Order: sequence, then structure tokens, then C-alpha cells
Amino acid sequence: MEFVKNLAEYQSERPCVVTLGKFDGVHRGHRKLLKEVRRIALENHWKAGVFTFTVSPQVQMGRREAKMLMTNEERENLLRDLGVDLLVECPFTEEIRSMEPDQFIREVLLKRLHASAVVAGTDFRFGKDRKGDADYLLEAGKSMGFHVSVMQKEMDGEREISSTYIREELEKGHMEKVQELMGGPYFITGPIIHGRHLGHSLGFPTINQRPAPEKMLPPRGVYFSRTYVGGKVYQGISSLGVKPTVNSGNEEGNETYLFDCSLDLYGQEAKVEFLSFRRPEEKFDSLDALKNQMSLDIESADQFFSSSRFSTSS
Ligand SMILES: Cc1cc2nc3c(=O)[nH]c(=O)nc-3n(C[C@H](O)[C@H](O)[C@H](O)COP(=O)(O)O)c2cc1C
Ligand SMILES: Nc1ncnc2c1ncn2[C@@H]1O[C@H](COP(=O)(O)OP(=O)(O)O)[C@@H](O)[C@H]1O
Repeated sequence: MEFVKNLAEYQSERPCVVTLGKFDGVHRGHRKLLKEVRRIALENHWKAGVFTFTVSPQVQMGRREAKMLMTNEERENLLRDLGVDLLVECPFTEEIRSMEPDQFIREVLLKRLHASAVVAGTDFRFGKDRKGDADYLLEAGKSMGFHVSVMQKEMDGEREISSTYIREELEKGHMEKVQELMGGPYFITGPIIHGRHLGHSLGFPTINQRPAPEKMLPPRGVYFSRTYVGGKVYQGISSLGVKPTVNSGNEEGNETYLFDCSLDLYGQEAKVEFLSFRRPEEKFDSLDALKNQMSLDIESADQFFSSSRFSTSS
């Protein structure tokens, strides 16, 4: 995948079909657009392109809390996995913000990206003051000679699938619902760091990670999880929070006890998927009480994995 950050110095040699947006969460609605992009790209031997911004425009303009469903890097990796050939990640600068729709089409889509086709949702907006919309794009496509596909929003019953909807479910810890809406489990990524080395003495060593500050997290608590590390996948159980039993600080981290693993994993990158919420984080009176509860948690995880559709995936 080509990854372009500086649009001013880029000009695509080959034609591309491009979809535009924030793509936070790369959810089922986004995936529908990406599928259409891939279809058109394959049919015409064009590049499958995505044009996005480095941070959410709303966040940068202070309209929404600055937490993302995916970091820019996680989004990049997922788009690569989904078959995108060209990713343009553009800082949301004054120059881009103030472009008239017509100028954006000519300067960005046609000149820089060599767009022969554009795929957008029905509510797509672009250009200065969000003046450009799907109809504008269709008209421009006719007069300037590029194809435009306008896609209906992907629905969950009566409600449109959106990053906002997913954020609402994530805040409630409804991980199964989040997974259904996203088209894959909610996850965090990051290197494995050192903790206080209490895990081994408790009998449950855990890999520790510190999620990116901009990453939105589900409620503090214990989750049945699946972890990808060192080319392997493990079932396990994660504890997301501040560890009030052993810590007085407020720094949020994630700890995962991996089933059937006894490797030294420090320094490696891990991806942890939160599959299902088990219970909220608690402050115990003693390490023994914590240890007893951890044993019960692990028993319930065994049941979860043997009785659920996750049983065969490790
Ligand atoms: C399944 C599981 C459940 C946990 N539940 C809690 C909890 O409710 N409260 C808490 O303070 N810590 C909880 N922890 C975190 C432990 O305190 C932590 O793993 C242990 O202290 C080891 O810390 P270390 O990695 O810094 O050595 C849990 C950990 C696991 C693996
Ligand atoms: N089953 C396992 N699950 C998680 N980590 C394991 C496991 N077996 C060995 N480890 C290793 O042990 C380390 C965690 O040990 P622990 O005593 O909890 O120390 P820390 O406080 O640094 O997490 C992990 O980083 C990993 O390298």
C-alpha cells in the first residue's frame, strides 16, 4: 500500500478509484464503501484509494471529545488488510478547509489522485463550509468525466451504523454489539511493557500495555479477550483499568493473562481484542482476595471460550 502524507508533493501515475472520509473505526458502513472501491478498482485495473485526515476534523475544531475508535496507525493497518492500494492521510489544514468544492475536486481528486471514480455515502460532505455533497459530486462527475457511486448507509435495524453509535455501545461495554457494528472485535494495540512483576507471584503473569491517549476505551473492568502476539493467537482474559488493589495512581492500562503461554514477551507488539465484558474493576482488601477473584474470572473465561463461537478460533 502506498501511504501519502504530503499531498502537495504527490501525483498518482495510475488512475484510482477513491473514497473519502474519516473512517474512524473502519466499521461496516465504511467497509461497504471499501468493497465498492475494490470492485471498481479490480474491474478497471485502477488503484483502490482512500483519502482521509490525520485526525478527525471535528476533534481538531474542538467539537467533540478527542477520543478515537482507532489510532491513525491502527486505521492504516486495517485499511491495508482490507486491500487498499493508496492511502492519503492529509493534515486538516486551513488550506484544505478553505477549498471550494470545485477547487477540491480539481486540485485534490483530479490533479493529485488522478481519480477516475469516486465512492461516497449519501450524506457525504466536502469543501469549504461543507458545501459540496453527493449531488454536487454526481454533477461534477458528469461534466468533468469521472464516475461517481453514491452508496446507501449500512443499517442496523432502523439505525444507521456510525462511529457515534459505536461509541455509545462501547461506553456501555456492549462488546458483542460493538463487534457486530464494526464488522470485527474492538481492539487495542501497543508494545508489551514492564509492570510491577506481581503477576508471576500471584500465579497469573500478565502482559501489560498502555493504550494510546487518543484511543477510546470501554469501561474499566475484566474482559474475555483474544491476543495476537509473536505471530500467534491466544485466548485469555484482560483487565482494563488502574489496578486499585495494588496501585494508588490513576494511569489506565491493560493487563492480559494469556492461556497456554509461558513465553517472555516484553517489548513485542500485541493486539488485544475485547470480546465480552465480564465484570467491573474492583478494589480488593488483600492480594489473596484479588487472586481468588482472578481464579474465578479465569474459570468463567474457560466456559466462555468453550461454549461460544470463539471456541475454535485459537
Ligand atoms: C483476570 C484479571 C482480573 C483482574 N481484576 C482486577 C481487579 O478487579 N482489581 C484490581 O485492582 N486489579 C485487577 N487485576 C490486575 C491485577 O492487580 C494485576 O494483574 C496484578 O497486580 C499484576 O500486576 P503487574 O502486571 O503490575 O505485576 C486483574 C488482573 C487479571 C488478569
Ligand atoms: N501466560 C502468560 N500470560 C501473560 N504473560 C506471560 C505469560 N507467561 C509468561 N508471560 C510473561 O510474563 C510477563 C508478565 O509477568 P508479570 O509478573 O505479570 O510482570 P509484569 O508486572 O511486568 O507484567 C509478560 O510480559 C510475559 O513476558
